[in-house]
Amino acid sequence: MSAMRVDAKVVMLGKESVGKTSLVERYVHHRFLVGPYQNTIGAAFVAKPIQVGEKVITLGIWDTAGSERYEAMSRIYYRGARAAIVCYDLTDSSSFQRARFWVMELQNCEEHCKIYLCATKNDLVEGDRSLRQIDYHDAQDFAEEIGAQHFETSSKTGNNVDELFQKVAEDYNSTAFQYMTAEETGVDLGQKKDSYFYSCCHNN
Ligand SMILES: Nc1nc2c(ncn2[C@@H]2O[C@H](COP(=O)(O)OP(=O)(O)OP(=O)(O)O)[C@@H](O)[C@H]2O)c(=O)[nH]1
Repeated sequence: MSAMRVDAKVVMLGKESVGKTSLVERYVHHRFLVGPYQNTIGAAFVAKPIQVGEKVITLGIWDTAGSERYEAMSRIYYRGARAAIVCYDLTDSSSFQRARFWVMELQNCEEHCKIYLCATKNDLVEGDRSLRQIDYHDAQDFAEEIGAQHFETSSKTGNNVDELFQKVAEDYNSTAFQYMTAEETGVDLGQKKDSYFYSCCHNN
């Protein structure tokens, strides 16, 4: 069985319930799942080919569990990552503190990992500005301080989600990092050449 080559490992990090899985669902499946929230257990993986100019870049996206219970496991998933999408929920100030924690971790442990600061649930604050707990300019200042791109997104409406992943792929393409193989990511994608493989572990 031939394995699909994964060009860049991308890891999703952030407090539980910030909306990491929803971002991946929106980007890969173009949908927003409604219904009871199911927390991720361990991590889920999806590979997604993206057109960048004349090239196709395949992102291998690891969606980690945000619960602090799985913190040690999340460290395994950011190892060797070329990009980290560090998420915080615009309606939850504690999630911004957690994002700062992950940024420090990455700065200390993964110096080649490019950081993207991603605000989630933008639709909620658009609907009711009083729900906003993180000022846009404060987050932007933090992003500039750490040299990160900053996106405000909504998985519900799709706002800025494609733009975020496109930017990750474009940045990867414009740098000279070594290609990683599927074997290096620990995942064999078999014959699924133009699609994705999504192994998701939810608690029910
Ligand atoms: N209104 C709104 N709700 C969202 C959005 N993104 C996620 N949610 C909701 O937030 C809850 C948590 O979303 P998840 O995507 O499961 O969060 P997660 O960060 O993957 O959570 P863990 O797996 O526990 O780490 C769910 O009820 C989602 O429906 C969004 O853009 N807008």
